[in-house]
Amino acid sequence: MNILYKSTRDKNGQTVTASQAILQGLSPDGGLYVPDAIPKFKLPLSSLKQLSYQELAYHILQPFFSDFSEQELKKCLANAYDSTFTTPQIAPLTYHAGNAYLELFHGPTIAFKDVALQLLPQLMTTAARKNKLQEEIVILTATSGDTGKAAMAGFADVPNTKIIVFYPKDGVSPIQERQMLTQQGDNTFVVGIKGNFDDAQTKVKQIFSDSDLNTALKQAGYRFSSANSINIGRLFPQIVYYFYAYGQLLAAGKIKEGETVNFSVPTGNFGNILAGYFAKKMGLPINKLLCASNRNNVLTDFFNEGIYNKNRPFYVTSSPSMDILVSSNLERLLFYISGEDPVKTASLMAKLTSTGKYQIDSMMRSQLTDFYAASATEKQTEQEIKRLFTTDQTTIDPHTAVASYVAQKYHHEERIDQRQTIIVSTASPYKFPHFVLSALQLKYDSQKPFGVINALHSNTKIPLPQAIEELMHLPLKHHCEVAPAEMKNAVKEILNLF
Ligand SMILES: N[C@@H](CCOP(=O)(O)O)C(=O)O
Repeated sequence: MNILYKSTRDKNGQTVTASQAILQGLSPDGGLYVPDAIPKFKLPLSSLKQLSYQELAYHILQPFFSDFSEQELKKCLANAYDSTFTTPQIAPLTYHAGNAYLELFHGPTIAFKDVALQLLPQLMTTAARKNKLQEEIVILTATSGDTGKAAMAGFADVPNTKIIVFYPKDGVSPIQERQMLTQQGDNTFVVGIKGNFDDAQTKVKQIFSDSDLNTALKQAGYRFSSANSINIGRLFPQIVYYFYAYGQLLAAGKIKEGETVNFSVPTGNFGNILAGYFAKKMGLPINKLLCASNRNNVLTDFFNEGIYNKNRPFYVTSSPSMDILVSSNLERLLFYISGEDPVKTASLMAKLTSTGKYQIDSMMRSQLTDFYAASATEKQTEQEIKRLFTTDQTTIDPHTAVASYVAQKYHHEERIDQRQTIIVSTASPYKFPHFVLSALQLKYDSQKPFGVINALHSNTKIPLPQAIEELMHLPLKHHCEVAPAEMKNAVKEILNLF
């Protein structure tokens, strides 16, 4: 199977190879790349019990990245999924208070983004070689907390690359910020913006398609790419852990082969849950994908009312990776539920840009039955953290708590659904110690440096991850702050394009 990629907005049938789509990141017309066919998972489901994470990743990703040779892809996977993860399972499933939690935070930056961002640099450099790329790749990334650090950890000191990360100065947790500001590597650059994640992401997309800047970039020997989930090299590696979770349930005898399960996914930019949607389309027996939002519940309203409306207050919450009102990957879902119609997709996206909202028609709405959507308030998030701690001595982070709360809500409303619901656990509680301790009504000494970390450690007994230990020693290296309108100039300055 030779899969090619087209833009969600392109009606002329132009295609690129997987390696070209990875290098490009975003399609030049502003749309997102989608495969021209979705491959079926060819192995029997029972094989999921035996395959290692790397082996499974090969079987899932090979058809998507069909212009990579077997040797190239296997090498990328072996380099990505090695001892930088603290468990050889990469994505272990654990059981708490009657539910399964898919732990995706055992990578170097203790968030789920590591699973794809340890692989993306491998794919990107291989793609550059295959396409005989002359230019140096500049990765532009917008982050609301997790992607930025994970992307820098993946790309730090990777030859022929530079990475520039923009994050909302007042919109990430203090630990997330410190993780980014202490990032080592001569090719990493971090810029705080006086705005929110949507401002950062919108500007990054504009910079991608800025023709003057692209000309200057080319003359200086650079080209842009992306480490956000708009890039297929970021998105598709996330499909693997849905299959891997299913295999672990099978191996533990919790389900029978072919039995359907639900996944509850903390959702912001819609990449993680979209990977679950692809897994379902590939044949994984998924009943519902639970789209779990925080107070920024634009997606909850979209799924329940068929109207996407970003004209609403933007809240900074305890789960900053989900503080997003423009969810990029929803465009890919619109493409599929419109019957792969690029004209309809482009017109909805144009409406979003011009008015901040759009409404889908009844035909498209009828295609949303794969999803259930709900949101958690800050209070409900706190209570869920407390519930797990009290009933199961387990400490979860606020993003996981939102997904866990939504799973409870779903089963309360749909009592008839006795299926297993796997809660996608996206970050370590050490990234959000202030909120977790306050949810548990535990005190810490704010006068002591890292008193909050030590208090979380002594109260929960969770071993200190290396990612946190190193924060206590590394100096702050990045100090740049700009207004969103200055982001283009910041890029020019970093790349010496003036
Ligand atoms: N949740 C994100 C926002 C960017 O999402 P991505 O999946 O497109 O990288 C973050 O942590 O930065």
